[in-house]
Amino acid sequence: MKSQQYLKHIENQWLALEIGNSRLHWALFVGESLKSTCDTEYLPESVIQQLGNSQTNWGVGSGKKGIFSTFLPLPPASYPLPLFIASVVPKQTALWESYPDVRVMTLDQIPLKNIYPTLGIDRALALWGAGMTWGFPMLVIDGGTALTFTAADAEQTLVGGAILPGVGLQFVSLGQKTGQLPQVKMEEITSLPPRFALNTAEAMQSGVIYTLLAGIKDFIEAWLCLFPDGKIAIKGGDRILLLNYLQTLYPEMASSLIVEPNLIFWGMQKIVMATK
Ligand SMILES: Nc1ncnc2c1ncn2[C@@H]1O[C@H](COP(=O)(O)OP(=O)(O)O)[C@@H](O)[C@H]1O
Ligand SMILES: CC(C)(COP(=O)(O)O)[C@@H](O)C(=O)NCCC(=O)O
Ligand SMILES: [K+]
Repeated sequence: MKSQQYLKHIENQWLALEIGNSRLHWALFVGESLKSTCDTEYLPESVIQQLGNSQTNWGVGSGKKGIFSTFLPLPPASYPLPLFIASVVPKQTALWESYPDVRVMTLDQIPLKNIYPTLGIDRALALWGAGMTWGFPMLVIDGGTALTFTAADAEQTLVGGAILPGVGLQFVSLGQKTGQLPQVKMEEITSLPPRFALNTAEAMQSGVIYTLLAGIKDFIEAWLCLFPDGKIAIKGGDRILLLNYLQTLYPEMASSLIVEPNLIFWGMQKIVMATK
């Protein structure tokens, strides 16, 4: 790659970080194109400090296995890369304050109307990303730590939404807040449980899954009643699990969903590129 071209390539690189309540979600952009994504656990403060140190090459092009050696498959670049953060975990956001080139996304940057001040930046960005990519009216379902519904009308005005414990959180609360219920592990759930279960683990799976799916169906029906031309997108770590079950129970509805894990990154891309 010629040096001029290479420098252009380098200066266009930027990182997007979605800090959720379970994990970190990363995206590497070159200009407006999304090059790669990865999920990691929260990083220890020492690692965060190291990443901000320009000597630290994030693992690309060097023999040493870097933290993101698969994620940043680009030739060694001048670090630190510009980092844009969308976070719903203030304690985690604070750890990144010392990073030399960091910008924390805020609600006022998102052109959605009728936003309320405590709306999650993740919900707003995902809705903006989905609506700007596939059109409004748009309902976004995020199967994350919390399961959220967030909707906007054809005028890009927030209609509103809902928040409830995600799949994982529901099993954690049953396992931790009761005397004798086991901790159901998500990976144990390989198929739809019987609705009327005859053992404890399946009774827990049935309770959580059938009510969540019924709730999703109910919200989708209410959404389509309000906006018959409305679109629906789904993201989040539980999206595949939920989608598989929805396909079994409500195949028509499932096939109409836009499945896109990177909704927030598309929202960030629209905003970052508009300010570049
Ligand atoms: N490797 C993983 N680590 C944690 N949660 C995971 C993982 N893979 C899938 N999940 C599921 O994703 C959900 C968390 O969703 P995610 O969108 O990653 O969280 P966040 O709220 O941090 O954005 C959990 O309920 C869990 O069931
Ligand atoms: C509801 C959420 C915790 C979901 O976050 P996540 O499950 O992705 O970690 C987050 O969107 C949030 O902190 N919202 C603030 C309250 C609101 O949106 O009204
Ligand atoms: K999320």
